[in-house]
Formats: sequence, structure tokens, C-alpha cells
Amino acid sequence: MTATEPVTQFQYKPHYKPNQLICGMGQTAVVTGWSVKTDVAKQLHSHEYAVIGQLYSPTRGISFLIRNLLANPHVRFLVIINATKEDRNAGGCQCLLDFFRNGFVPGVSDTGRDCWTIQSKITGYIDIEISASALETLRQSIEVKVSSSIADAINVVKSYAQRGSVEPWGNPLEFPLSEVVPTVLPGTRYGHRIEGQTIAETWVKIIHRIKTTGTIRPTGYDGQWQELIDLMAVVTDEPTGFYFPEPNYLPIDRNFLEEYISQILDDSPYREGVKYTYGQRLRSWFGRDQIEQTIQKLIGEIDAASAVMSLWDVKDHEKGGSPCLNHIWVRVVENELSLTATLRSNDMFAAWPANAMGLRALQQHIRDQIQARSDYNLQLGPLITISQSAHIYSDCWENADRLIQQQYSAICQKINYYDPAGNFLIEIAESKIVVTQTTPGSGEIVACYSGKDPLKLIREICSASPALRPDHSGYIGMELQKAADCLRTGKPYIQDR
Ligand SMILES: O=c1ccn([C@H]2C[C@H](O)[C@@H](COP(=O)(O)O)O2)c(=O)[nH]1
Repeated sequence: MTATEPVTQFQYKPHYKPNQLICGMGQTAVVTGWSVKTDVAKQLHSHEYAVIGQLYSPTRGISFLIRNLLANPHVRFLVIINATKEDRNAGGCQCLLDFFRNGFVPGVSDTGRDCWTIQSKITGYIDIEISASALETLRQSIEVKVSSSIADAINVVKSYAQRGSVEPWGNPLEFPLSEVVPTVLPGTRYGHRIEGQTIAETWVKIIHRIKTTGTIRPTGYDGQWQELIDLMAVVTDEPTGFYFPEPNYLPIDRNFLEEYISQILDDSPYREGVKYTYGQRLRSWFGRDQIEQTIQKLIGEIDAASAVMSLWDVKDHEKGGSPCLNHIWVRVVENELSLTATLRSNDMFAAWPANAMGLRALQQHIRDQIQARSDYNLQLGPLITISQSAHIYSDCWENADRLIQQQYSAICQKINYYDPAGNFLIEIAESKIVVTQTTPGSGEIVACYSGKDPLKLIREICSASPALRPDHSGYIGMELQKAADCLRTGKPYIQDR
């Protein structure tokens, strides 16, 4: 590396997301998109750049970036690294470039909030609290270049640094930021089980659970998230080819999914500035193809409880950016192949649907390969994810609320009385309430309860079958009270009448 002489002594002062930025003393801001910022920083001197940071999302990231640039008028150059597949998918870098090239117009965000929308094919928002004249000044005052590789970006940053010191375009500008604080209902922090037929349905229930009872905490970076710890999601019947609601309220679509599945199923070579992919961890990172090992393991021993794939490397503690997906287990029970995955940290609003669909594709692949290479014709069983930190970032709260408003009650209204804990038949016999519990399928009798006090009875039933559906136990309690009233008045009692 050739050292260039320090030309300027400006210290970048980030007002937002300070922990996610590498600050320097130069006049060039470097937006690395999805390329790893430290891989860029290590090739530059701190006096050559003002700030280096990643930009993941055009709707969530650009507004903060612009606020920081307005607060640091000494930044006169901007280098945008638009280098990876992830950048093309997310569109953040393209949208930022379009802000500088094409400008912005008044608009409305998808949660109905007034904002500036960027004149771009990609949807990108800027907070309406920022004045139009400040945005115009910024557009006119900063020279922007796009690079399609880290190497090219480094050259551009160095050439800007060699121009010497340039006057700041004005005084630092700051604008108010409106924040929404949600009401949180009391609830368990650790260990939640959420079940749905499809990934879409399960997702809405997950968002509802975290949004209503999750703890509001600082994230590991800046800002806040709402979090539950150890959230287990069980998806029972995701169809082959995936279910996308109409209109699609998921944060992903089929095009994105195709690329994402390849990141889980396929190996990929190491590239500087690009994080590992899950496929790479599974296929080659540890010198073994773990997906193949799993298929072979189960073909050889279909009952094996050791069909395990691991993505966590003990060296991950030494470097940032460790994989969120850590372990995958595959199990065959009664001719049904289920897949369970653990994730140490999971963005349940923006990332879980893709994580779940990618894992479902892996589950399908393993099932299909076992069928192609052996006599086993397995059913595809449930997909289970266990997310240790299951969180929703504060900048998604509005969208999460809107999703709950529009979808949650519709999902809950789907009439389905099936309870794996069984059915309860209630009658009066010999001056007592008699409750018979049967299996949900064949209706075999499994337990019997009797007594006169409805509260005592429901407590007994709930402690014997603690996994009863809450709405089911409410229903049983109500019927027991009706039976108790009939006992008292001498009227005949018939369940459900
Ligand atoms: O497959 C993935 C990859 C990332 N994330 C989210 C979880 C965290 O919100 C963030 C990663 O931050 P760290 O835990 O690595 O700091 O991205 C996921 O949910 N799923």
C-alpha cells in the first residue's frame, strides 16, 4: 500500500448508527453495500476516508445515511460499492445513486407515512422531517462515483484524497426524528412455540407474538429491537413450490427466493469482501459435504438421531459476522422427514421467511435424494426453526403493526378445532360432571375426570394435559360451568347446546 500524505483533518461525527461505522478524517464517505466494510477499511488510511459503512436496505438505511452526511458537511465525495449479488437483490446502492442522480419527490411510505421517495425503480424513502432544500444542497455538493469492486473503490478513494482539502459545503444540519414506542403486553420471555400450516401463516403469528410481548432492548449495534428468546416455529404443511399469499405480504418474492435457495444448497468459492454463504459452510468449509453426509447417513440408518449438520466454526468467535444459522438436524419418524434448524440470532421480520423457505428447500432436497438413491419414499414432515434471539428491529415496527392489523385476525378466524391434546366429552352421570378425554384421530378413550366443581375440574384437566390449546381449555371451562348449572337446577345438560 502506498501511503498518501494526510491532506485534511476532519473528524467524522456520526449522529446515527455510530457502532456500525468506521470513522476517519478524510472527506470521502464509502458506502460498501453488502461488501464487508472492514475489508475496505484495511486497505485505506484513516485520513483517506471520512466514513465507511454498509448499506443493506433502501427503505431502512438511506435516511440515516443522509442524516449523517448532512451533519458532516466536510464530506464532499461519496464512493458507492455496488459489487455483489446481494446488492443487486436489495437495491440499496442503486437507490442511493438514484437519489444523487435523479432526486426525490414527496410520497407516502408503504405504512402510510408521509416521506420523500427517491426517483428510482427501487423503492427508497427519506424522512419527511429533512427539508427539501437540505437534500438538494447535499445532492449538489457531493461528487458521487460507483465502483463494481473493492479494488476499484480503493483507487477512487485514494485519488480523491490526493486532491487535497476541499471546503465544507456549509454548516452541519440536523433534523428531528420521530419515534414510535409500542405498548408491550406481559408475557413469557423465554421459550415460545408457534405453529402454522405455511411459512406465511407462521410468520404472521411470530410477528404478532414478538410485537405484542417481546422485550424492548438495545440491539448489539445501535437502536432497539423487540425480542423473545428461544422461539420455536413449527411449519406443518408448506406446499411443494412454496405458498406465496395473494397479494404477497411476505418480504420476499419468488425471484429472490431462487437466488437465496442456491445460497443454502450450493457451494461457493471464497471471495474477498463477501461473507461466507450457508451453502459454503455446509458443502466445503469443514472439508466435508455435510448435506451429502446427511443423505448417506439416513440411507444407511433411517432411524439415526445423528443426522446433524453444523455451520458454526469455533473460529467464528475470533471474527465478526458469524453465521446466524448454526445447526441443522434431520430426523425420520414414522416415514416422515422433519428438519430442525437453530439460529443464534434471527431478524424475524426481514429475514425469517427467506431463512425458512431456504431450509424447506434443503429439507425437500434431502428427501428427494434419499428417494432417488434408496427404496425409502418418505413424506415431507414439518420444518422447525428455533431462533435464540428472535427479534424485530425498531425500524420495522410500523410495518409489523400493519401486517398484524391486516393479516393476524384473518388467520385466527380460520376455523380449526383440531387439538393434538385430544377431545373432551362432557356429560352428567350419577349427579356428577363426567369428562372423557379421547385421542383426536380415532377417538380412543385415554382419561376420565369427574366431580362437581367446574373450576377444580378444569384445573385438573389443564395440569394433566398442559399443552391443551388455550381456546380449547376456555371452551371446556365454559361447558363445565354450564354442566354445573344444570346439576344445580336439575335441567338436562347436552354439550354444545
Ligand atoms: O440468515 C440470516 C442472517 C442474518 N440474520 C439477522 C440476524 C441479526 O439481526 C443480523 C445479524 O447480526 P449479528 O448477529 O451477526 O450481529 O442479521 C438473520 O436473521 N438470518
